[in-house]
Amino acid sequence: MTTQTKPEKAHKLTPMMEQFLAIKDGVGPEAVLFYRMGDFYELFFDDAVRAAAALDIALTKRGKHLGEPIPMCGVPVHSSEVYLQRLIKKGFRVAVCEQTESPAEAKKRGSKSVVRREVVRLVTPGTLTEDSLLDARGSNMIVAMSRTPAGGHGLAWADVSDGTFKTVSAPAKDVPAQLAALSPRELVLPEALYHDADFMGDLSLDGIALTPQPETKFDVRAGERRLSERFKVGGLDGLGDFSNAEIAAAGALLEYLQLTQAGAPVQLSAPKASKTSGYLAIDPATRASLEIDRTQKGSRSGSLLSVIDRTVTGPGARELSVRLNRPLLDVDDIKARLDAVSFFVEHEDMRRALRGHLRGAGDMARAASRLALGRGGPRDLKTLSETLRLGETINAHFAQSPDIKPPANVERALTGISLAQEPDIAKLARDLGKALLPDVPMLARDGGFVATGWTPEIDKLKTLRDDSRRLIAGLQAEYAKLAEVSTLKIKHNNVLGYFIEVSPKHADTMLSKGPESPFIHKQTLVSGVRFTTVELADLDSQIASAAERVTALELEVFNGFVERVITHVETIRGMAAYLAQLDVQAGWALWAEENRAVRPIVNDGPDFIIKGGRHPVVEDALRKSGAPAFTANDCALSSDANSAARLTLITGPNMAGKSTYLRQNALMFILAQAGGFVPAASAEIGVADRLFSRVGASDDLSKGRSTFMTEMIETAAILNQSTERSFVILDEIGRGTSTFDGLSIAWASVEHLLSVNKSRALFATHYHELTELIDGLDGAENASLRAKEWDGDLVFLHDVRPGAADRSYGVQVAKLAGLPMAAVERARAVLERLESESVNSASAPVGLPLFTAAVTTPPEPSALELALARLDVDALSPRQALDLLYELKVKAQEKIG
Ligand SMILES: Nc1ncnc2c1ncn2[C@@H]1O[C@H](COP(=O)(O)OP(=O)(O)OP(=O)(O)O)[C@@H](O)[C@H]1O
Repeated sequence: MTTQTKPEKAHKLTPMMEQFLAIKDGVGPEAVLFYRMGDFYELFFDDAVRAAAALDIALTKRGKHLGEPIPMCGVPVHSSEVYLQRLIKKGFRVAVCEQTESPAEAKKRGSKSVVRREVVRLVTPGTLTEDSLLDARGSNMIVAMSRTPAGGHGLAWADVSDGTFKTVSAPAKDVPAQLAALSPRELVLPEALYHDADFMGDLSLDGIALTPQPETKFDVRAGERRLSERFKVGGLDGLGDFSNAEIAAAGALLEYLQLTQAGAPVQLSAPKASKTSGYLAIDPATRASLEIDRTQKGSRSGSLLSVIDRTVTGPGARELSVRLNRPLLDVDDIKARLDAVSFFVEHEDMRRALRGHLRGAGDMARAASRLALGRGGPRDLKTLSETLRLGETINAHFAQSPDIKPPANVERALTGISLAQEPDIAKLARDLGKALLPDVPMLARDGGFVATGWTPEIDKLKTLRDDSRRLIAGLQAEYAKLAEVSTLKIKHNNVLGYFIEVSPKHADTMLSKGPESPFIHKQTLVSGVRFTTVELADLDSQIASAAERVTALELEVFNGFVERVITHVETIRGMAAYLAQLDVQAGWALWAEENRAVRPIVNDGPDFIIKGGRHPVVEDALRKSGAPAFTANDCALSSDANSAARLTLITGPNMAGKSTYLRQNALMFILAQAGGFVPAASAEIGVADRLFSRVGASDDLSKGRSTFMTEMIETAAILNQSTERSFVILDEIGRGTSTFDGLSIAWASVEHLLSVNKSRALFATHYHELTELIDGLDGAENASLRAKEWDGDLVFLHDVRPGAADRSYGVQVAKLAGLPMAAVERARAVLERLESESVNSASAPVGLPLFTAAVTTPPEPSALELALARLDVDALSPRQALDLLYELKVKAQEKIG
């Protein structure tokens, strides 16, 4: 497990270094060790070298090991979270090693004893809980994946920060889609899978930390035992219906999480099995191209999620992301969600009030998980206190309008957040409200968070402390008179406590007071001389011990509350989930209102009929840039090809809006099946089981695939898997190869989709030959996006019309893009010639193979090209080469005119 060099016997190690090496040995080379030394976490050897570079902090040296200086760097404990965050972001894992006894305790075991230390936690990207390390609006999923000998795959996922724990079984072909839907930060998997290049090649693993584990960790029996013990059930049947693959994955995940918590119990809800069949399947390529929760470049802003997100809480934003990533299939479930959004569209007052209240809600699930893990603080209690009581406030608001009957979905959430059925939690919320001060510190050990009136002893001690402070304030005047030094001051610092200070010129007066004097000398500094008195020392120690006792009592109060939170953690998580749902429903309603979105008619039928549909992200971008408004477009498809075509072929100039149109219709399915309103004038959507897209070509060099290969793999997946219930968008397939090949592939794909897959499909192409094919095929039709030439310039109309486009306007677009005029003019001339040749040519396979001609009949070489081709470059001297260059330039200029 480790590559740490073992010290040779001949070299004597310091006891501390010996301890460090032993701990580092246990941690292994994969994680850097934060070794606690007083107020710093120190890093040594390779860890120090790597971390110093990653954090851009100074690398120093300390002592020697095997004759070599030991590289070292350190980070202060109080700001360690910032450094942790940076390291985790850069893909590091960090083992945090704390001192588990005080130096005084260590001394008792012998003067040379080293303070005991233990690794208390392994921080990995998928196991974060700190607010500062987490994205408030994004989940932090860790996934474990297993493969059984029979070839079944199991996925188990958890969000340690809020306690989610779920599993699913999936056939190998669905694993990439499942994993992409979860978009985890970390993936735990058996070594065999990790080394299976074919399998791994299909997963999209960008930004995911991979954690291979030995096969034995995925043993089904061991997993079953582990899960039963942790969740205190006789057998797993009590928790749900899990496959062996799910048990193996869940067991391995639990074990790994336990390892990262250094043995402390993992605070997760009992696992729930979910069904793959319940969700709209979206493979990773489609997910990426539709930019659902992040853009292709990886940012949240510019994604579908960022544009429609009107939630006011972090948990609400996370819930919206889950819904968009896993849209539903069940029509009744979808309608139930839609009912809730409709309700908040219709009842604007309710929506506004609810959102107002939700603004005051904290991240209850994360706060409760942190407290349960022993990493919480008074602020987490405060979050619970305020957010739990919010449930009552919201219910009270709804109760004011008894005539308004919320739909079942909203009603369930309201009951869920009400404390009426939960007397223990209601009491907990009330008690927290009374016990905590309005402003509380982050850490319990800092004290100062228990309100007056909660613990009589704390109040008494505080009075004692305050009285003593008042007495001390009174003493200053008394001592000044007694010492006859009017500038005498009583001050305080952490080392001396309270003391009397006079300037050096008065020191003698004070010191010469004789045996009667109450002043006892303590310290002489350049700036002043310090004294104490018996009375002052007494008061000082009273204050100090009262403060110590108050802190201890406050900690007791804190721990008592933590115990109560742990007892109810499941219910608290449930309430947090209901609040998040309400936030999503109300937020979606607001977005719908702002964007004229409508409730879609969702059914199990074959139709997809959109009137006046818009692309929410492109529309948003146009609005922000002040560009002309988005042009809405209809779309009508039907898999039984009765009420509408099954497949529509879209042609039109470059930049006309073909890709936008394709994507906007795919997004309609996602939004509607996620249970939300859609940006259209009206929409009828027969639920899709899978979404497929082949949009835009990109290389996947990391997997050794060229652009064309990637495109063909994605097309193959579509033709092999798409069903009558699927929705397919294909953008310019076949573009990455020679025109005849490309056209043939596009042609065959259209036919296959129409007659074999029978999916609803939109197919954008520049192969105008295909438009003639479509005319002869049942169930298919042509549509096009228009553009007009105006004064030699191109104007895009962006509207979709029946029928094929007559031309591509590629040359005009090239002009728009800023190609040099000379090149544009030349292209125009070549195009004219090619078009006239093609019209006369009988050899073309069908119609007008616009680009075929371009490829197969290259234009005549120009004089310049001929001159260059004939040139023997090696025979030229540098001078001749330069002269030639001038000559060629003159010729070129003559030609351009
Ligand atoms: N319906 C629309 N209303 C207004 N503007 C639109 C519309 N559709 C697209 N656009 C604008 O046109 C730009 C180009 O759209 P899009 O990429 O969809 O064109 P395209 O036809 O697929 O082009 P190409 O063939 O070059 O890939 C968009 O970025 C957007 O600004």
